[in-house]
Amino acid sequence: MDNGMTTYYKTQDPSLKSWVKSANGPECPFPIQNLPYGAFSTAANPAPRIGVAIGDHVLDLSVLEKAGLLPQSEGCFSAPVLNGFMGLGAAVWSDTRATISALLEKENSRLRDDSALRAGALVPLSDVTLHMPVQVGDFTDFYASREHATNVGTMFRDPENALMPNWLHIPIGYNGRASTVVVSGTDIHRPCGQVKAPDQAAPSFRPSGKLDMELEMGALVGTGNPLGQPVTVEQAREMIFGYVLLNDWSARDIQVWEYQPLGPFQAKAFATTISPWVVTAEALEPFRVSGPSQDPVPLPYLQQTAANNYDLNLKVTLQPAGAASPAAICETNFRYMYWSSPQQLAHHASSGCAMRPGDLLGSGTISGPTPASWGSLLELTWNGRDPLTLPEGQTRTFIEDGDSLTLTGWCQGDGYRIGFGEAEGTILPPVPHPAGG
Ligand SMILES: O=C(O)/C=C/C(=O)CC(=O)CC(=O)O
Ligand SMILES: [Ca+2]
Ligand SMILES: [Mg+2]
Repeated sequence: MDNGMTTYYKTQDPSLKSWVKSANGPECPFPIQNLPYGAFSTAANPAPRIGVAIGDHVLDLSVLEKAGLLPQSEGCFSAPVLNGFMGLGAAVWSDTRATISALLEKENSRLRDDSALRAGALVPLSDVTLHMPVQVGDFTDFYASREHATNVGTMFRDPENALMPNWLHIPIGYNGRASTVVVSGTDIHRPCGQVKAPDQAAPSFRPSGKLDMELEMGALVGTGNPLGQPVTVEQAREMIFGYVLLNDWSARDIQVWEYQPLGPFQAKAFATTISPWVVTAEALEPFRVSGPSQDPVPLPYLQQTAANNYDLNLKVTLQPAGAASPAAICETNFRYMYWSSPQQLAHHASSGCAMRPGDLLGSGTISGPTPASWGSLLELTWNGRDPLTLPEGQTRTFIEDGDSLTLTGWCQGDGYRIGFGEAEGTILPPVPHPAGG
């Protein structure tokens, strides 16, 4: 196998083309430079297994593994989730990516001209069901966009002191619920919970009237750290296997009543939607950029010596039930985050907390400098004060039953795109509580 540097540059080369012709268009989300991993099944073979997206197909890596073409992966691609492969470590990730890239490269005849193997290994995307790509071990959600934290602090607390005094010193986070992380396409019931408006004398239990989305990225931990052993920011970057789109559904009326003093609880525990394709950190290497300058300078354990943000375009659409088309409600970029994902991971491990393959770190809501780049309806409608009017005439303050929300994202390369696919969820009416209202 090539050494690390050669492997790295070869799989990123903008001029690479695949014999899978649909992968070669300038706006195809899944060109040969991307090769995102996902878990999929088909009607003919309903057992979930691992593949990579290439053009409008999925390459079934379990088939290639059984044919002896992926000697590095130790059988992990026949598993229903990526955790095993992620645990093999960065050298194996890189070698495997180089092998898959070579097998799909235009001039490589090994798979291209083996019609029997190709027929078994290349499945149209339209024929597959996509599943959760990883078994999420622990889910942590951060609060790392300065614009988002300023907006929420202004609305929920004190406009004069919108950022809490700790915010510029420490990546704020809370431990979330891995059990409610779901894959794109999973319908979500509107949650019920305890709410109390300031003018109400007592709380009541009822369906959330302020159901919101949060546009985030999710970083998936690939290799962990042993209990008691912290890591540097740069080590943390190398522990991250890849990224997914993430919608941290949030019930704002439940949140404002319950969150003090321990932070969000049931308001964010009912569902978190992720995209099914894990775009590897290696595919994102050409898009690394520096984030905003950090003043005050963080403590040494949080200092970064490299660019750890990504130039990654993000968009959210909302489609009401019965609407002809989705309406864009937010456009932003992952590069705006104040605290980078490697800094968040280094902070998470700083106490000695062990991180494991399959742990998921929500970046925090990604809000940029302009109102159109704010990543939640709470901000876009200023807590319902300024309703949005959609192109087909509907108005929205928060999400209504039947609304479908879709997150998309891509990095723009030289003649190609690294796409993330989508993270979609549709809101269904609440499930009645067995104890009654
Ligand atoms: O400021 C607060 O009280 C809470 C803000 C959030 O909504 C928390 C959150 O999920 C963090 C984020 O996504 O940035
Ligand atoms: Ca969040
Ligand atoms: Mg959530």
